[in-house]
Amino acid sequence: MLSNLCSFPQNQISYIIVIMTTLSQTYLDHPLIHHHHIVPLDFDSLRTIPDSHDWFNSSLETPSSSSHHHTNVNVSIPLIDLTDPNAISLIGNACETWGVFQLINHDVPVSLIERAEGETRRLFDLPMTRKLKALRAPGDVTGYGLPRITPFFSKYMWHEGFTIMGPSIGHASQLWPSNYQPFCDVMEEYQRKMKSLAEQITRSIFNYLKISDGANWLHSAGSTEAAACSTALQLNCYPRCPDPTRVMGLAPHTDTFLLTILHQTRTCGLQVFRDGFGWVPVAPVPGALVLNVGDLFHILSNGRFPNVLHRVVVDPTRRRLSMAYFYGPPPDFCVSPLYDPPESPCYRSVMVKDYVRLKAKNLENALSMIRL
Ligand SMILES: C=C1C[C@]23C[C@@]1(O)CC[C@H]2[C@@]12CCC[C@@](C)(C(=O)O1)[C@H]2[C@@H]3C(=O)O
Ligand SMILES: O=C(O)CCC(=O)C(=O)O
Ligand SMILES: [Fe+2]
Repeated sequence: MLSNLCSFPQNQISYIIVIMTTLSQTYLDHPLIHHHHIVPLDFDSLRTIPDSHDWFNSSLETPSSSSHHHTNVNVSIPLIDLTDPNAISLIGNACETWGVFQLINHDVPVSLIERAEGETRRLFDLPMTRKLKALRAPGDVTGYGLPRITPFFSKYMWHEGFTIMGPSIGHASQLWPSNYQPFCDVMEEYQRKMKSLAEQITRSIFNYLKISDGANWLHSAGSTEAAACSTALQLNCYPRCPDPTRVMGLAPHTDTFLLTILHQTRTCGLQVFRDGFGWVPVAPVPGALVLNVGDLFHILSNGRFPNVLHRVVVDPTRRRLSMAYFYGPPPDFCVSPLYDPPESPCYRSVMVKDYVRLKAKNLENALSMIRL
């Protein structure tokens, strides 16, 4: 290879162009979603559940059906104080047992979280005609609409969302032609803070796993040369529902990337599944952020960390909001399971962008497709 390069004529200037894929491109390359899988209902005007959203009369599991999947209110997920001297091992243990924990004293200012929540509220409060101006285009990733997993289910979810990847000005200026700046500013600042928290937690987990290399994107984090990490911010809204037992706020799923950092409002709704425990509610704790393991950390930890299955149930009287920040390595990074012999790898190595595409097409079957 070196000799090939050296054989270029001396009088020609040659460039080696490394084209790095962005996360948006990764999704754009593989459009799968159709228009009717994107447009949410105008939920506030509804007094009954339309058949399209009624999970009760389907073969699908609803929050109230199936006794072996009952909601278990007798246990709770770990609550960790980031200033605790044992924080690293507490985080590592929580990742190994639950794949999810709540974090307090995380250094993200409450005032910033409240401002971001305020702007999220301002967005979902808009009339439907206005929100539709920022509708995600079929095959696109950002903007207003139903969750990406919608096409995998025969019923629709009781949900509206807004996805941000990078600058949000394009869609925000459609929503508020003359008053979009406060939204853009706070979402940018929120994503900056989330990114540094995600990096800090990822480093702690790597320390726990005794990984010193294999994550060069983290070592160069913050430098101008660093390849862009895969990040996204998803604003979720679960309108109140006349009959919550018949609907699903967000269907059971695992998150794709390394880590998700979630802020939820004071209304209950998020539940995580753990073998032997069933569905466990994640009770809102003021000021706490919920962190969960995604598929890529499950692969990287060679299956040691469960990629926690979770879902959202809705409330009869109160709308619930949440803001989920997804964090992963750059799309061109190759994720390989880390293990000590005599252990052997459970998954084959996979590029982030290839796994994202596999997941976009196959949802929960994606992992089994790379299993060894
Ligand atoms: C970066 C992303 C993660 C996400 C897909 C997305 O492109 C943007 C939205 C995210 C979200 C939020 C709701 C649940 C979820 C499974 C979905 O359908 O869209 C996640 C996706 C994910 O983790 O794969
Ligand atoms: O709203 C929640 O609590 C969970 C949201 C979620 O799971 C997601 O956005 O991936
Ligand atoms: Fe999720």
